[in-house]
Amino acid sequence: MFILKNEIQFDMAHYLSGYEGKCKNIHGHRYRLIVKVASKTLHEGGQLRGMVDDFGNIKKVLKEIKEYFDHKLVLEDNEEGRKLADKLSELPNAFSILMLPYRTTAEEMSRHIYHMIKEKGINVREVELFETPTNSCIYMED
Ligand SMILES: Nc1nc2c(c(=O)[nH]1)N=C([C@H](O)[C@H](O)COP(=O)(O)OP(=O)(O)OP(=O)(O)O)CN2
Ligand SMILES: [Zn+2]
Repeated sequence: MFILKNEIQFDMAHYLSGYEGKCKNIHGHRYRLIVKVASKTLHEGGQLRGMVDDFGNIKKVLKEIKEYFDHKLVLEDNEEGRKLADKLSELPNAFSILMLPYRTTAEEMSRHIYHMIKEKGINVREVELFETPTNSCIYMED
């Protein structure tokens, strides 16, 4: 089995809707995303000969993931999140807000990112998303 590993980091603000504790406040993280791409075999011909995939192809997809989340305020698309987004849109600052249909835990985000990568045709095996230097979630499927 061959496993390629690649990593990106991005900054994102969020809060956990319905959470009691300090994470109910808007706060930010420097997220660290580690992606593993696996294959039992290597390409036998052409540009990808001797490779699982081109590191460049993986890096291109991870760059898109970074751009999707980086420096955004990410809100859950529920009543509370929509109210906050409406309030912020009254201000002259053009805040970059991303509305997502889930609570932005490391678990939900890692599953979302896994599927974003898969949809781009990368044979992703697992993603590990660090929300803090010591807390991470690994998501994989059978
Ligand atoms: N299972 C999960 N638990 C928590 C998540 C999560 O995504 N999945 N997220 C949070 C918060 O977003 C929070 O920012 C991180 O929590 P915490 O462990 O408190 O992180 P800190 O490193 O800031 O903790 P310190 O005690 O201040 O060092 C909460 N839980
Ligand atoms: Zn948090």
